[in-house]
Amino acid sequence: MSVLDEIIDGVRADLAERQARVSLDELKEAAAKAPAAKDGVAALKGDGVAVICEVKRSSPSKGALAAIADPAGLAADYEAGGAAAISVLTEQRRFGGSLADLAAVRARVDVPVLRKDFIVTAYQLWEARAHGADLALLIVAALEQEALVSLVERAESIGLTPLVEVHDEDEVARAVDAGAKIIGVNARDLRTLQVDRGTFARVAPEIPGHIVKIAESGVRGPHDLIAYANEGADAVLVGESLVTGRDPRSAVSDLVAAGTHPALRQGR
Ligand SMILES: O=C(O)c1ccccc1NCC(=O)[C@H](O)[C@H](O)COP(=O)(O)O
Repeated sequence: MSVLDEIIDGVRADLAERQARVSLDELKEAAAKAPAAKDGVAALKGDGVAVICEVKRSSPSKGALAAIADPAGLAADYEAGGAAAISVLTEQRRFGGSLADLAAVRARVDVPVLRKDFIVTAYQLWEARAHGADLALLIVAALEQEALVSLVERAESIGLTPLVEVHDEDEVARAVDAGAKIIGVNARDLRTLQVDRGTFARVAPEIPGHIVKIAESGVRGPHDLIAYANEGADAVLVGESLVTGRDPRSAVSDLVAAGTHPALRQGR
């Protein structure tokens, strides 16, 4: 069984437990009361390279990364450093996240918030909206095409912007067919968990120009952002280096400065 399959097995078990506690109608009521969703595409497509900063306690590849007692405080630091959006890992077993983290972050920041999880049912999209998310991750490798198309449509119909994650050219074709407006190329191979920063340069040219392109994983600092930008990234998604660093606010600010530097803009 692949790591992705193992993660999704756990996600389904936790989901069944939540579904037994909270009905879909209750979630829909909560979603109706949530603040209106912010435009994820507009937030990520600007002049410079947008920086999406992740709240990430642990990971299957590295184990424990950071305790993060105050996820909202961390998100506020990210926002103060210039983050264009905040990614909140809500998967509990492998990443130590929760929907409570998502709600806490939403209540603290103004920038759009992404629910980063292993979404396999519409129920999880309603959960995302009910807890204030503006964007939701859909991983092509985790979904049959029919399910992907249906989840993209459902996400948009309830105000969420889907961020469709791919790992290779075939998955780009599937994401485009499903109507993705934002595609994230994840450099982390979900079978080996190794990060290959060359993935974006290989895969991104297959993504049509009108679609927002995000380079996900493996950003250690401004030099990686600049490399991804020169390969056509509109945004980068950064987790580990921020949560393990000493000063997340200034680390984000350094990334944002690199992503908005006039020399970089001229080359794009
Ligand atoms: O991070 C992992 O080990 C991982 C393993 C399996 C599936 C997903 C995983 N991570 C989720 C992410 O996509 C990253 O958290 C995100 O791109 C940030 O990456 P990084 O900056 O390298 O922490």
